[in-house]
Amino acid sequence: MTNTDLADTDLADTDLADTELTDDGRATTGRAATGVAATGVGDTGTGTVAVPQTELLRVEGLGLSFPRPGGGRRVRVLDDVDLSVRAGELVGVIGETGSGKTTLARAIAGLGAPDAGRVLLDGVDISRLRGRAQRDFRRSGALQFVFQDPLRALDPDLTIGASIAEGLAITGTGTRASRAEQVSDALRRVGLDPAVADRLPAQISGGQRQRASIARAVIGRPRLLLCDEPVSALDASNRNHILRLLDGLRRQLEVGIVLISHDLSSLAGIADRVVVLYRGRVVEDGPIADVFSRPQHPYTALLIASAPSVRRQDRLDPASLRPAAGADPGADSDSDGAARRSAGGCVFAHRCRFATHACAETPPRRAVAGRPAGEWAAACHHVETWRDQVTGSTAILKESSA
Ligand SMILES: Nc1ncnc2c1ncn2[C@@H]1O[C@H](COP(=O)(O)OP(=O)(O)OP(=O)(O)O)[C@@H](O)[C@H]1O
Repeated sequence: MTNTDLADTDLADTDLADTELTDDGRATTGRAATGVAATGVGDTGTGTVAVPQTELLRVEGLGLSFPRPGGGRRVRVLDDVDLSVRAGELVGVIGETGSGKTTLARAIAGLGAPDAGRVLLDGVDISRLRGRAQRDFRRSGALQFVFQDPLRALDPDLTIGASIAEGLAITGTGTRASRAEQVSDALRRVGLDPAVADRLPAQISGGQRQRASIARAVIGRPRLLLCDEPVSALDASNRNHILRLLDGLRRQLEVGIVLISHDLSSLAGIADRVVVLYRGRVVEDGPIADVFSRPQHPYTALLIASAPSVRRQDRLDPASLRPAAGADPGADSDSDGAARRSAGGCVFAHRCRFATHACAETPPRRAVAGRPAGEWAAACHHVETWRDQVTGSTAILKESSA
């Protein structure tokens, strides 16, 4: 199943973001290049960054809302979101449709004005850049997008080589010959033959197009890659290749990667940490191996239980995590989810089997869930006790019978 199956109806299924992203995605390439050494795609996993240490991105208390069509109270889409990414680290962002993943990536990139919070890249608050400073930052190419559809980054009428070199050309980096050399290097780095530079996007396969869009994103040596469902349109084989490519690039280039994905199992293979969004709030974040093997928030548990492809010893039965038939957790019994959220209770209370009055009334604080301290936390009042209520042999599905 996909996460869409879990979607809340009041916040799901609208994608109003494409046009602006396409334009900005194209405009933000072109950081002054320092050259991209060709080592080939086969080098994945042999990188230079064993343990990512330097904090690269810090998102603090990010809030963002959209006007409601026809007026009235704004729709809050991100609420008090914290996130951090170190150089060379790959952080997955998961959550069902409409949970705010794309909005978060856009807000990090400065597309869409946050109501609250800040976004620090290398210590600089990029959410407050305006005018020339903002333009210079975008032209620097320090932050790049990789989209689900590579044609959002590759102009169908330009050769692959011209698209990849576009940012360098805009900033006047190097000579035509040196730019062509950099394009060849970037293509080799993503596992493509440099001869692909002369083709149009329509003349290569979907997997090759996605590689080319990644070459375009990394040619200027960005600090941060924001990858929004980069493999969900690809077949299984290409999906694995692209994921391994991203994994290799973050090690070789020390680029931080935020990877939005519906496919939990592919994240499990490469991400260091994962951030779980529910209705625009971070409900859990931590090392992906820990979170996936013993989720601390009931929502994370439901998400993982509903994704049989995530391998683990014992899998909870999704039914054991949903409210019992006829039960009314009572936290969100009015139909207006936004009102309930602004009232301050837990955003997940109305769908949570373990919700109590406290969940309906009081926002849960981020509770430390495990080691290392501060690295793994869940926003749940019952983080230490809800699992005890998942009882009975039917609650645990052995992998063999799943
Ligand atoms: N420009 C906009 N104006 C109004 N509402 C918007 C806008 N962009 C997004 N939204 C709403 O914000 C919410 C979050 O959308 P977003 O695309 O960030 O979710 P998502 O988690 O990325 O979903 P998906 O997995 O389907 O891509 C949705 O309810 C969406 O309808």
